[in-house]
Parts: sequence; C-alpha cells; structure tokens
Amino acid sequence: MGKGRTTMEVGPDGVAIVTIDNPPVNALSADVIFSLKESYEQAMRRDDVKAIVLTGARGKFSGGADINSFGSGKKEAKIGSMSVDFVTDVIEGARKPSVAAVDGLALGGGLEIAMACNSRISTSTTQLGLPELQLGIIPGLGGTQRLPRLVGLSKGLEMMLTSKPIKGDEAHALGLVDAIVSSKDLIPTARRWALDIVECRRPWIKSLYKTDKIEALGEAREVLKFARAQAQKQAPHLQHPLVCIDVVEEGIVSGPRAGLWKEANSSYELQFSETSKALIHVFFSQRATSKVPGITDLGLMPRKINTVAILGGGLMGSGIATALILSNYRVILKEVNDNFLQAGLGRVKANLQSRVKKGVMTQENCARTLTRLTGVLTYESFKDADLVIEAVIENVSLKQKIFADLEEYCPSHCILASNTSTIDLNLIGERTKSSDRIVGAHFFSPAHIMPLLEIVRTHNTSPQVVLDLLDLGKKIRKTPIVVGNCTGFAVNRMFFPYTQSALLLVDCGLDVYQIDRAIAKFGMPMGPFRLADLVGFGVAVATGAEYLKSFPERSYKSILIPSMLEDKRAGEATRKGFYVYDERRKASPDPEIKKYIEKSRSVAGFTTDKIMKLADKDIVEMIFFPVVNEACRVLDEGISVKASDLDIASIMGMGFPSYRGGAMFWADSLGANYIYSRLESWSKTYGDFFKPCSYLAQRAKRGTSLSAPVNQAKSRL
Ligand SMILES: C[C@H](O)CC(=O)SCCNC(=O)CCNC(=O)[C@H](O)C(C)(C)COP(=O)(O)OP(=O)(O)OC[C@H]1O[C@@H](n2cnc3c(N)ncnc32)[C@H](O)[C@@H]1OP(=O)(O)O
Repeated sequence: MGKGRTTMEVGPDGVAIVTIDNPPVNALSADVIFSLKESYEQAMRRDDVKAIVLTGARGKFSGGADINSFGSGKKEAKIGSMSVDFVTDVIEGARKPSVAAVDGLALGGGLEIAMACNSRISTSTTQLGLPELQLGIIPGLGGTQRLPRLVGLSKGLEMMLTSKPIKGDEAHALGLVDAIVSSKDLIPTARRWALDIVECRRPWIKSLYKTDKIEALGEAREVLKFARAQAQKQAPHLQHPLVCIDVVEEGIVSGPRAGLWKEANSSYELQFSETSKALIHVFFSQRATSKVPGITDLGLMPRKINTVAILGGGLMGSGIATALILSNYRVILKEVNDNFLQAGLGRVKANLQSRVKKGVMTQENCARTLTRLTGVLTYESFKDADLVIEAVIENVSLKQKIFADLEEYCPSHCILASNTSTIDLNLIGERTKSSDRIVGAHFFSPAHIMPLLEIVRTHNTSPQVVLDLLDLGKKIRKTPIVVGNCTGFAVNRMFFPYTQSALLLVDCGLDVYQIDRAIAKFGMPMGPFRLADLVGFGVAVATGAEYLKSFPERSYKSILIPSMLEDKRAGEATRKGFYVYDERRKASPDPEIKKYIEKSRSVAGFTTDKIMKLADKDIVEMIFFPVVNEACRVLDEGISVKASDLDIASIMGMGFPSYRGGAMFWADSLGANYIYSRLESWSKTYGDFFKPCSYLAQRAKRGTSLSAPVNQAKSRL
C-alpha cells in the first residue's frame, strides 16, 4: 500500500487545486513526491488548466520530508535530482504559475516546496520553518537558497540554525508569505491570486532568483562569519550547522544553482551521518514516550483537569505552579503560614516577570496569567481540585500526614500526586485507602523550564490516573515518561553512579578538573563536580545515603563531599565547593580542595596509581558505563518499559548530548560486549561498583543490543 498521494481538482476558472494528502502531517513521502510530479505533468498537459494552487489536506500544508525514510536509501542513489529537476525545474520553472495555500504548518520540505511556488498565502497562525538542523541534516529541497532570498540572509540563517518556526503574521512581515487570510478564505484567495499572476496583475516571482533581500557580497560575508562564530559557540560538537552555512555561502558567491547542487550533495551525505541517526532516534523516541502499553492502548479517554492544588510554594512547588498557570490551569497554592505563602507567590511572579524581561510575554498577559493563581493556608478550597501535587520537603511522616488529610478534603475523583524524587509512593500513601489514585509527578528543577516529567506509578495506580497525567504533561508542554516505583525512579536512579564513579576516580588519583573537562568535552552541559556544586552538597549527601541504603553492594562511598560539607563548603550556594564562585557566579578551580582530596584518598586506601593518567575516552567510559549498567537494571526490573524512554530521560533529565541519541543509544553504538568486558575488568580491580548486571551480561553473550525490547512478562509496571 502506498504512503500518501496528491489529488488534483480543476475548477471552471482554470485553477487546478493540488492537495497533498498523507495523514497525520502530510509528510512528503516518496509516493507523495511521485504523485505530485504526476499532478504537475498533468496540469501542464491539460489545456483547461491555467494555474495551480498547491495545498495540504485537513488544514495542514506539510510537515516536510517523511522522516521515517531517512538513512534507509542506498548511498549510490542519484542525488540532487529532486531539488533541481523537480522542485526547481518542474514547480518553479513551470510555464503555468503556482500559488501555495498554506495552513497549519509548512515545515522543512513542506516550506521548501511552498517557496518554490510563485506566491504564498497563509493564515496568521500557520507555523513556517526549516527545522532540518534539529534532525542533523540541512534543508535539501532548496531551502538554503530560497529562504535567505525571501527573508534576508540574517533572518534566513537564524531560522535554519535555531530550527525555530515563525508564525504566519511574522512571515508576512518578513516577505516569506504574500498575504494573510482566514482558513476559510485561503483557497478562494489563492485561486484569485494565481489567476492574477496569469493575467499579469501580479508579478510572477521565482524566489531562487530574487536578489533584493540579499546583502552585497562584502556585507554578506560578514553575516556568514558571524553565523559561523555563533554556531561554533552554541554547538561546538556539531558539524552540520557549519555545512549549512557553507551551502548558503556557495549560493551567494557562485549563484543559486551552484548553491542548490552543493545543498543536494551535502544534505544527502548528512542523512547517513551518526549525528542524524541519533537525532532522528531522539525525534521518534520523544513521541514514543506517550505510548505506554497497558495504559494508552485500553481505549480510555483522559479526564478534564481544571483545577490543580499544589502543596508547598518552595522552588519546586512554585515552578510547577508557574508551568500550570502558563498552560491555562487554575492553581491553588497552599503553604503553612503567610510568610511562606507570600514567598511562594512571589517566586511564581518572579518566574513570569523573567519571561516579560526576555520579551516572550507581555505585561498584560503576565497579569492575566497570575489571575489563575490563588494562595491559601487551609484545605477548604481543595474540594474543587481535580489534581493535587504535593511538593513539600522529603520527610516521610510529613507526607503521610498530608496524604491522609488530602483523602479527607479532596473530592473522590481527585488525583493525589507527589513530587518526591526518592521516597517510596506506597509508604507515602500508607495511611490512606486511595492507593489507586496515588501517583508520582516528578518534575525536574526549575520545573517551569525543564522539559521532563517522570510519572511514577505503583502496582495499584489506576491506568486512568496515569493517562490523565500523560495528558496534563502534554498540555503543559513536558515530555512525560511513565516509570515504576523504586528508589530514585528511573532518571535519578540511572544517574546515581555518575557522581559516584567520578568520586571513585578522584580517590584513585585523578584530577577533579580533568574529569569535568573530559565530561564537558563529551557533550554534557557540565562535569559531575560542577553539577554537584550546583545541586548543593546537602542534597548530594542525603540522596547518596538513600542509594547506599537501597543498593549497598554497588554504591561507592567517598568521604570527599561530606568532609567538605563539614567545613561549610556546600557548593555554589556557599560560593565554595569543588570550585570557587565570584559574585557573578563564575566558577574557578580552587587549589584549597587538595587537602580534602588527600584525606579522602587516604581513607579510601586505593594503592594503585595505574589510572592516574587516564585518557579522556577512558574517563568518559568509567563514568558512563556504570550509568548504562544501572539503566540495564532499570529495564530488567521493568521500572522502565523501553530503552528509548531512558534515552529521553538521560537527555532531558540529565543533559546527555542529544546528538549521541541518549545513553542507551550511545551504549548500543559501542556494543554490549565491549561495555560488559570493560566493566568486568574494572570490577576486578576496583570492586563491585563496576560489576556488570545479568541483563548486560546476557546481552553481551547473545550479541543482542541493550535496547532490544525486554520480555513483556517481566514488566513490573
Ligand atoms: C528535504 C527536507 O529538507 C528534509 C525535511 O523536510 S526533514 C523534516 C522537516 N520537518 C520536521 O522536522 C517536522 C517534524 N515534525 C514536527 O516537528 C511535529 O511532528 C509537528 C510540528 C509536525 C506536529 O507536532 P504535533 O502536532 O505535536 O504532533 P507529533 O506527535 O509531533 O506528530 C504527529 C505524528 O506525525 C509524525 N510526524 C511528524 N512529522 C513527520 C515527518 N516529517 N515525517 C514523518 N512523520 C512525521 C510523528 O512521528 C507523529 O507520529 P505518531 O503519531 O505515530 O507518533
């Protein structure tokens, strides 16, 4: 069966309406392109066709090339033909004009085809953009040449390098679209516009040859130089943004057709790059997180949540409240006294004000958004809540008391969620009879910014409750992952060995700053010691104790952080941790930490100095292989149902580089056997911290990937 097609309908006015039809987003599959070509050939042949209006079915122009087909073609396939022979010669070069009627979205190849039309009419809310770079490729259907010629070089480069779409209104102001109309008027206006071109009442424009928006060569070179510097600064590990700039430059220096050929060659090559494979894996994995067996396949519908009550206005509670009111939820924020309440409400206001300062929110919108927030000191108004999120300090008996109170004050349909990052949910709900509606809603700090939401369910949590939270997560623009109940759940648990292995390496003689540099070079936003400073040593010690209690046989206990904490050196908040911080929070290495390190090494008693001179690659492996090992346990125990969820968790929760596809995807690129044998040999020298788990051992032995699905029967979810 084919995947998508175009239809053609010729009106009595002589305008052929060609519609791209490939649900859900009218992606340009091979079948769609083939059918589009046929429609154009037919339109050229037919005497009753004077002009063409190109549009998309169901209110969406096109979401671009079909990402499913990327990297699957044979490398020797003919290149460049589609962009030059079809888009440029057949659409743009046709002897009958085309007008694109653009609604909903025109992204990637979708926008590129629209730009090859001789005019574009759109609605004000349509999203238009070239997001190819976020998939590790560059525009391949002429976008690198036509976009700068329509909107100017700086704006065109900005749109490509950031991958961010713009709305119809802005596109109109920039000259990317020629008129804005309502959805209802889209096709009639485009029809008239096309006939106006035929009858010379409007210009017949070929974007590829426009020159009025492009700066003179000298100035253009300056813009390109600036763009290169920006790309290198923002994505120092990535090549394809620089390739994109080179391709744009080629068109400016040697003419647009030369630019098209360079674009065709480069975009084809990039499709097969490791970076692109990893980023496309991330694209699909992110969408797959909300498909949960046993939850989303039961035919249930999410219930409507209008009012959310939050307990605790600290950093987490106020961040969660901010995220919710920004997405139109009514929020009740409860605190224990007026001082705390005002501080909590103040934090929410400050979060919104910072959006106003950045120019992403107007003052009026900020004021309107705040009207959705109410502060309270009692449970009285909880009778209206559809969901409660408890975000108080990590104290079991306090949480038990709160959940018993919630059962009394909230309506029986109300979901009772905890934002705990470590405590067992069964323990929290022990004094209630509501275990079917108790669930974890673990946000990451700062909650209004970090994109991940870990939804934790126990054996008793009902599928309906999980579905409701999945729906809420999507509405507040988070990526939700559903996980089972255990110490640290999925994200924190898979990453607990991250800091511990770094501490072990230091106890064995390695330099703190060399470790941080190696890990940052690998692509993490910061190394484990800079991260420990940021999180604060108090939290690090408390969570370390939890892991030691739950997984004593494989926890590494170093005295380094506790002994620094004893001297009131607690991380960035005290301006002293592994680094010292100036008044602008800039971190510098601190020679004073030497004394703590020496003490820690003597207590650890490692005699070997063999690993004193590790290469960066070995540091990365000794830090991340224990993370992969723990992730394997998380999968084996059914805490997480698919490896791709852990990829997303590692990227969005911990900052693992997305261009490496996430921790498990990266591990599979190295091979289970390699990871197993390295862990096995380290465990002989340094102990059980490195001991490979049975899941890893079995997969290494069988030669299967770590991401291959786990036997469903073993799932604990
Ligand atoms: C040659 C060219 O230069 C190369 C290109 O065009 S590369 C492609 C460029 N286009 C893109 O990067 C757009 C990617 N898509 C998106 O950003 C978003 O999906 C969207 C804004 C189109 C829609 O978002 P949203 O409404 O939230 O729905 P979302 O869940 O993301 O997508 C709906 C479905 O369409 C699929 N889909 C979206 N875009 C797709 C594409 N370009 N190809 C194939 N499938 C696509 C998704 O995988 C998802 O499938 P599922 O339901 O089976 O999970």
